[in-house]
Amino acid sequence: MKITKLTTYRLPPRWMLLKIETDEGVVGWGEPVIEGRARTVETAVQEFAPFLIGQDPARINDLWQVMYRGSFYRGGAILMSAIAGIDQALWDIKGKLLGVPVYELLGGLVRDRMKTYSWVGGDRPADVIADIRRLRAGGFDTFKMNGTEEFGIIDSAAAVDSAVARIAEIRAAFGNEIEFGIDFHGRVAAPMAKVLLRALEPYRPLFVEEPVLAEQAEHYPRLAESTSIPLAAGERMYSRFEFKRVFEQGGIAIVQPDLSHAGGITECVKIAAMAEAYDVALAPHCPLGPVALAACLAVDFVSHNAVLQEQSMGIHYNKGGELLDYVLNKDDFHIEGGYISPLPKPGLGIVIDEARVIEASRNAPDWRNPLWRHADGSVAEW
Ligand SMILES: O=C(O)[C@H](O)[C@@H](O)[C@@H](O)[C@H](O)CO
Ligand SMILES: [Mg+2]
Repeated sequence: MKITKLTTYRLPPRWMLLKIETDEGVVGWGEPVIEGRARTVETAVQEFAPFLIGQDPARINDLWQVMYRGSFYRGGAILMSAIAGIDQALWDIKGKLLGVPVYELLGGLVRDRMKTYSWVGGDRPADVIADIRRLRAGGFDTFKMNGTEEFGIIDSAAAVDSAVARIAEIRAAFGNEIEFGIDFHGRVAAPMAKVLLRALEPYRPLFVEEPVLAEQAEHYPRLAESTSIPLAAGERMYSRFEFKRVFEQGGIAIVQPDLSHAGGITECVKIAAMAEAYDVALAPHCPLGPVALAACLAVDFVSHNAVLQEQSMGIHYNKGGELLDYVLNKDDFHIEGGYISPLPKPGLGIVIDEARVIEASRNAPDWRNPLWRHADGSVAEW
């Protein structure tokens, strides 16, 4: 079998799908995208096309190594997202060819269902209580929200109190009938992370995510020493070679590789196994579309240490497009009591509504994340 064509479709709300065709008619789908840089990743995918066309899609490991090691300059958000989407599509082809779901190719299920969580509160998490109430009625009991808005390198007691008051309100409203992660989103600098973690301690969040920016990873061990709150990170780390330093230094209790940013299934299965060796939990990051989620689930269902799966249904980014808009097998993504079952169909388990994809790709937005500034006019981390 040979790869014959790569076609990319940039889509609302801020996604991109990749279709890989073969000379035997088997088609694979991937989701190579960095939120806010879809066109850049699209160019990176197209730069791989001349090499990939004519190759045997079954040789996923070799194709991965060539795409990674064949470029002198390697790694990083753009290239690893391009490789991720191509890798997802190759696994989709292999599973479809053999008539089995990808998780069967990876050794079979380690669990019967996977726990998911739902975002609440949006960019400026004001009233999350109503969101939580609505989603609890739908069966969710685990949530994630942003911890702050703009936050200074050194900020005021009032800013800390405002962030903590919202969390106190949630615990007061729901007690320990729900769990929630708090995403610092890299908005909090190292000096204030310790202050905020200590102030949040009494409310026992399930985890705090990106307590500092990924480029400040050396602070993780010290921050972990200062709190009992499990720290999570990984959405802005793009390969085993970045995660290994975090495993070695310690401090992170939950790693959150993104299946569309960290080299795809081939790479994230290895990251998951490394995490397990360090007794670190896996909770793949996925604020994206259905192919990314299906790829996450393929890894979740073969990883003993997978504990939580992010999914983007109703997330504040999904303006103009929702998680299941582009799939025909919507029921396979059914979430019951906050759990999702293994996708039963061959490959990644998705049936793409190609007509809908082609139609929607005609006016894809160039989504950009907001640019935030502090009161003094300096750039604030979003
Ligand atoms: O945890 C999450 O989902 C992420 O922090 C998410 O908010 C960002 O990755 C966003 O998608 C970037 O544009
Ligand atoms: Mg996050």
